[in-house]
Amino acid sequence: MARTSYPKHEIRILLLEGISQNAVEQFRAAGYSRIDQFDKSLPEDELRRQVADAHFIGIRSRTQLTAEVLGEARRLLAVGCFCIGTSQVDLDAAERLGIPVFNAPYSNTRSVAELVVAEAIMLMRGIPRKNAACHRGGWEKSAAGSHEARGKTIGIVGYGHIGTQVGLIAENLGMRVLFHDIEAKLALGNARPVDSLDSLLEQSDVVTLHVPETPATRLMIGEPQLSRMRRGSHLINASRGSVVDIEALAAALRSGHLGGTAVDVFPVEPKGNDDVFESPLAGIDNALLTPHIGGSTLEAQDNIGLEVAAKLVRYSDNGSTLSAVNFPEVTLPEHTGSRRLLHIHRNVPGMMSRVNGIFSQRNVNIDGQYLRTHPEVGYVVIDVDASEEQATELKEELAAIDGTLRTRILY
Ligand SMILES: NC(=O)C1=CN([C@@H]2O[C@H](COP(=O)(O)OP(=O)(O)OC[C@H]3O[C@@H](n4cnc5c(N)ncnc54)[C@H](O)[C@@H]3O)[C@@H](O)[C@H]2O)C=CC1
Ligand SMILES: O=C(O)C(=O)COP(=O)(O)O
Repeated sequence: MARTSYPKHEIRILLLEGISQNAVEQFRAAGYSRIDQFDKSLPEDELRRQVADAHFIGIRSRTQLTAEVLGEARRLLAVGCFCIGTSQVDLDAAERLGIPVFNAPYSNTRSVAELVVAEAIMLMRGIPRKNAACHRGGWEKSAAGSHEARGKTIGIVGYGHIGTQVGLIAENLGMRVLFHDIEAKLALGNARPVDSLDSLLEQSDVVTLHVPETPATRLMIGEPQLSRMRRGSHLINASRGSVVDIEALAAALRSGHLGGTAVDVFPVEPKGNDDVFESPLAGIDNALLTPHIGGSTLEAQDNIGLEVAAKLVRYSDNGSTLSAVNFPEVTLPEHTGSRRLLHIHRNVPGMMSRVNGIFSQRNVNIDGQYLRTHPEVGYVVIDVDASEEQATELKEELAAIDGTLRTRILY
């Protein structure tokens, strides 16, 4: 097993929110044994305590890694979001601290898309309300308000990985597919772009949201947008709870303007399965509520576990930041036969001449050098022909350069 700057058994990996055992097995197979697991997200004070001596942390969508929490994680080398969304991490703060953040951009895409299309069918048949009535002894056998999906229009807001999958499956059911995105996107199948959100809302029988959480998507569906939707149409939100004004949605359902809704994500979600869920939508029969399980299939979770753990192991063992979401991406070959020095620094003028000056002064031969920069942060990896002792001294000299954020040696 390759040695890194720390003995692997001292590297502490903290996994929160019930991350798949596949991840644990992947870490163990790579020689990492100090793994602490929790099945829920932690209260902030406990989170601060736990991150203080963690080298890697794995989270899902619930754990908020704010600048303050990251600031206390002095040993943290990298963050793994074992999910798609990364808005729960202050990505800029992490970058400024020299901490790359990785995620699994596609592993649960299909799971979300399948759920959403199933919900679209359920909503168009009025199933949430009929189901609720049956549970109370009711019997609403009627075709009133029930429709086939075939020939109806689905409007997709955010035509990215999930949105395009939803569009393809919906089209196979015979639905007409419209989409709205802020970027120009290749329309798949017969899907058609619509130039404004309002126009999409006015034309759709079902609207489904697949945008990330950003300042621009915050409350993008409020009372004005809901009132533009067709009377009796349906809204699906499996994106983020912040995207929809949930009180306005509850009012639109109660007034009968909307036919139904399926909501998987909420402005406030319980930290774990033992906590109480409260929502203005609770008790509304035509609201199909799910506990943020769009990506919670065994297939998706197993794949995510493998994918994100592999990215963290690769960064730990090899230094590669390929596919980091917030960080200069460096792809690295194996470094057998040389010592590898990693230097993460503030991207200020003169940094590389100071870095390279250390090697020329000591007359150390550089076998390979890999540099990538972002406006604020630079990441340089230097493979050197040096003894372990020399490499340790070089690392100390690199660490002393003003503007250095993190240094590491891989033996
Ligand atoms: N319910 C669940 O369990 C899950 C929820 N998600 C959520 O779904 C979101 C989308 O996932 P992906 O499709 O993989 O992301 P993606 O990045 O592939 O697609 C997002 C699309 O939204 C577009 N977009 C961004 N801002 C927009 C705006 N203001 N108006 C219109 N379009 C806008 C982007 O240009 C992009 O095409 C994630 O960010 C995450 O929040 C993801 C996985 C599981
Ligand atoms: O992948 C995402 O962004 C999700 O929302 C899924 O989050 P989860 O891993 O189920 O907490």
